[in-house]
Formats: sequence, structure tokens, C-alpha cells
Amino acid sequence: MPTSAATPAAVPAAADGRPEEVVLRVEGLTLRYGSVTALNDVGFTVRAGETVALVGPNGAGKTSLFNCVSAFSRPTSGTLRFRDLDLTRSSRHAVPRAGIGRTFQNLSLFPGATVLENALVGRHSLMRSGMVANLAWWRGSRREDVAHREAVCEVLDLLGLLDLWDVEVGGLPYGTRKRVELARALAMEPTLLLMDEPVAGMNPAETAELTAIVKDLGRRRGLSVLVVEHDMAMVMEVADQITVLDFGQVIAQGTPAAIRDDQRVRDAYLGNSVERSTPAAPAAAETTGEA
Ligand SMILES: Nc1ncnc2c1ncn2[C@@H]1O[C@H](COP(=O)(O)OP(=O)(O)OP(=O)(O)O)[C@@H](O)[C@H]1O
Repeated sequence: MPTSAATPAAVPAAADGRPEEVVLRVEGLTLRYGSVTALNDVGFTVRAGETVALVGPNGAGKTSLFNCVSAFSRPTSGTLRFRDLDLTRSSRHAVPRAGIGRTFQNLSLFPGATVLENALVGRHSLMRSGMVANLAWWRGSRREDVAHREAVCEVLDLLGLLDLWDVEVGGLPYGTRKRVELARALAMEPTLLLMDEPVAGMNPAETAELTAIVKDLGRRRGLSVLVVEHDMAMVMEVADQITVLDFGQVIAQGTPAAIRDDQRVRDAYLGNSVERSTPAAPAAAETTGEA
């Protein structure tokens, strides 16, 4: 599986201390829906192995940005590059094949299929035939494709799902189903994982479990992650960098410590919730204007 590079070699660092290799570059991104400007001149980067969080109040533009990165929406102007791929010109089908995986705010699993079958669907971008055909094939065939199954079982093991491989997804608790969805995204061997509100609707134990998994993916396994999340305790725990949007504009960027101490962010969004949910801040780092 993609994350099998369990302990990545030391990553070359840029002058700002962040990894040098840029995986996702967003520059001057603007998206208008008629008279509504959902994104206005947004810029940031996701570097190799980094977890970058996008936060902001309702309507700030987070989903609009995710939709641009997934090629579900075409930006009005600006640059959006995933490695060498121009995402402003890509079809949405090209995005997973290029190495961008996604989990959704609302679960989109096959409830009558098993954990293994659902995760195997994530391999479809690595196969020649389509997703539904693949699902039917896996169910109907006794022939095993060892490489695909082994890769998926490795992902299930990583996410604590291996014991449940033959259980139908529909009967599983919500938090477990969210992990199955993550397994499906990881099974496609992404370089960049987009996570849309991964802990929304989870109880505290499920949230803690998923938070640990996301940290592990980014820090120990070298996966780049872009996460939208309203749970600021989770964001502060997993993020290397945070970009804060308000009314479609970037109002702050930087490390969790810097964001926590940024007055504009406090005024616009965080209020006192961060103080309640995170330990006392160390001396504030500078927020960066660049990504
Ligand atoms: N299809 C659309 N047509 C018109 N306006 C839209 C459309 N989608 C989003 N918007 C507007 O764009 C702005 C940004 O919305 P978006 O959903 O991206 O925000 P968000 O930060 O994801 O909010 P939330 O946290 O509530 O999901 C909002 O003003 C929203 O009403």
C-alpha cells in the first residue's frame, strides 16, 4: 500500500523548515458562483508528508476549495497544481488516478458489501475496468488477485479493521464505517489524501482513535493530507500547517501554535474554544503570508 514506506527517509527541508517538495500548489485561486465569491485569491501549499488543515466558519469556502482540488468545480481563475498535473484542466476521473484520494463528509459506502469488498473498490483506479464491474467481479470470482488483496489487507490492518474483513458494512458502528471509508481511500495508494470533516458525528473515543490514525499517516508514513474539520482540538493535534478562510479569503496561515495566537482568527472564528480544547500555547511563532 502507499503508506508502506513506513518510515520515510529524511525529507529535504525548505528555508522555512517545511519539507521542500510541494505536492499541491494553490495560487491566486478564485471561484465565483454568479455574484457570490466563494474563494478569493486563495493560496497555500501542501508539502510532502505534511498535514495541512483548512478551517473557517460556515460558508468560508472550504468545500468549494475541496471541490476545485477534486476537479468537481472549475475555478474562475488561479493556479491549482498537483505535482505536474494542472487540476484546473483535469477531469474528475483523472484526479484519483493521478494520486489524490478523498473521504467524504457523508459516508458513501456499499452497506450490503463487506469491509474487504468496500475497501477493494478503492483499487478500481488501479484496475482497468470500472468500479461496479470490479465489485461484481470480486463477489463472483473465486480467483484471488493476490496483489490487490494483500495491499488492501495491509490497509485494513493499519486501520484496525482486519478482523472485520468479512463483516457487512451496514451493521457496523458509525466510527468504524468512517474508518472503512478511509481504508477505501488509502487502498488506491494516494500521494495526497483529502479528508472532509473526518470526525464529524463521531463520539469522543472514535474521534481520539481517528485522530491517532491521521497523525500516523502524516508523520510516520509520509502521506500528504489536506483536511477540512470543525473540531479544532483534532485540527490542533494533527496539523503541521493551518490555513484559515473567512468569506473566501485566507486570513491566516501558519503552525497550530501561531494560529491559536492569531487575533484575527480568534475574532473571526475560534473564540475561546481553542483555549478550552488545547494545552497552553508556547511562545507564538510568526504566521506566514505564503504557503
Ligand atoms: N453551488 C453553489 N452555488 C452558489 N453559491 C454557492 C454554491 N456552493 C457554495 N456556494 C456559496 O459559496 C460560499 C462558500 O461555501 P462553501 O460550502 O464552500 O463553504 P464551507 O466553508 O464549506 O461551509 P461549511 O462549513 O458550512 O460546509 C457560501 O457563500 C455558499 O453559499
